[in-house]
Order: sequence, then C-alpha cells, then structure tokens
Amino acid sequence: MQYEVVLPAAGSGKRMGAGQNKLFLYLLGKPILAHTLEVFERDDRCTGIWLAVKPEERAFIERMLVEYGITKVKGLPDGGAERQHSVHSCLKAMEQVSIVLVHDAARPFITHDIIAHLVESAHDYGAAIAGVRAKDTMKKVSNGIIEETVDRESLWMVQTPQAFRFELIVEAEDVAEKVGFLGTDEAMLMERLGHEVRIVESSYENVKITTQEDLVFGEAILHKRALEG
Ligand SMILES: Nc1ccn([C@@H]2O[C@H](COP(=O)(O)OP(=O)(O)OP(=O)(O)O)[C@@H](O)[C@H]2O)c(=O)n1
Ligand SMILES: C[C@](O)(CO)[C@H](O)COP(=O)(O)O
Repeated sequence: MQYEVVLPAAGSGKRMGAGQNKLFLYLLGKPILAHTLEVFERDDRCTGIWLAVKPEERAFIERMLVEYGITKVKGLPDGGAERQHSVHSCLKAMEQVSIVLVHDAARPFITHDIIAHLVESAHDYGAAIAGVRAKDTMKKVSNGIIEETVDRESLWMVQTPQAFRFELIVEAEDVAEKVGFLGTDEAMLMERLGHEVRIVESSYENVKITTQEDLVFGEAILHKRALEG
C-alpha cells in the first residue's frame, strides 16, 4: 500500500531555545531534518514527500535535499503560523492520493514497520495514528492543585505519523479552517467531525525533538541502533 507524506518543517523551535529552526540541529553529524527525510526516501511504499517550509529557509532546505540524496520531494509549500496551517498548505498543494501520512519532521526515529501498520489501518478504517501507552500517572491540575487523577489504563501519548484516507483529512482541514478551529494534531480535526480514529501502538523511541533533553535521548537512540546494526 503506497502513500505520500506531509512533513511540517516550518516551526521556530522556541522550546529548544537554539535561536534557529531546531530541524537544522545535528544528531550524530546529520541535521534532524535529514534523518527524517531519509526514513521516507528509503521506504519503497512512499511515493512522494511534501515539506512545509519557511520561505526564508527554502533554499537552505533545497540544498540539504541535494546533499543527502533526497529525490522524492514533490513540493515545498510555505508553512503557516501554526503547525495545522503548515499541514493544510501541503494538502492544498497535493494531487489526490489514496493515503496521506502527516508526520512531524521533528520525529526522526519513526520506523518502516510502524508506518506500514498505520498505512494499512488508514486504508481499512479511514484514519489511524501512532501512540504509546502513558507510563506516568496523569492528573488534572488547576491553580497548582490536583483536581483529578485520570485513569491511566485508557491514556495514550499520541505521536505522528497520523495516516488518513486523503479525502477525509482534506475535508477535516477545510472545515477546521472555515470555522477557525485549531487543533494540536490532525486526529482532533477528524474527531470533531465524528470520524473514528484508530490508534496504532508505536515506539517510545519515536520522540519529537522539542527541548534540549530530547537531543541527548536522540543521540542515545542513534547509538543504540548503530550497535544493533
Ligand atoms: N507553524 C509551524 C509550527 C510547527 N511546524 C512543524 O511541526 C512539527 C512539530 O512542531 P513543534 O515540535 O512544536 O516544532 P516548533 O513549532 O518548531 O517548536 P516550538 O513549539 O518549541 O516553537 C515540527 O517539525 C515543526 O517544524 C510547522 O511546520 N509549522
Ligand atoms: C502532533 C503531535 O506531535 C502529537 O503529539 C503534537 O501534538 C505536536 O505538538 P507541537 O506542540 O505542535 O509540537
């Protein structure tokens, strides 16, 4: 089952505090963005990559594509003020496909087996997202006071990729834009329209590089994988 992937890469990395797009930071001698691009370049099921970029970073990223031999990129539309807008910008630029994946470019450790499971689930059910079960006790807090402990058995920490039948996510993004709804992931846009969204068990290694600590964890993951061969 083939798919195309949307990689939002137009963020500012404020929580990283690096003073630049965190995707340009290096892990083991390679930019985070290059690590992520290589995953999809090397996946035979991936027939196209769409990158949402900041206009002022487009030329730099185009040089990165050449440097790392990335040939599947079909377009680099302008990103938007919010992640959702960047994703929508890519969807608007795409031709109709069967399955589209939305994946944070800041998650370079995703693997082909999880992608394949997501694509299959999206084909069968319409929408499927990656996640892992919560490991810590989760509580609702208000003004520094515990309000409620949430039953951990039903809690998942949601990741990307998030995979969809193309027409379903395009409709959900269009409706969200029309009514001014802003979600923190694509699944929210589907849920609010009453669509069923399946979750696929992912890996705790599929971290989103967000703060400085994630760089340390990320290098450790790469070293571990290098030792595993
Ligand atoms: N307006 C935005 C915001 C985010 N992203 C992308 O969405 C992914 C997940 O976003 P996040 O981790 O929040 O990245 P940043 O927005 O850069 O981080 P911060 O919120 O700390 O500024 C990243 O690959 C980021 O580049 C994007 O394309 N457009
Ligand atoms: C989409 C996401 O990665 C799922 O956990 C997350 O919501 C992105 O949040 P961010 O603040 O835009 O990085």
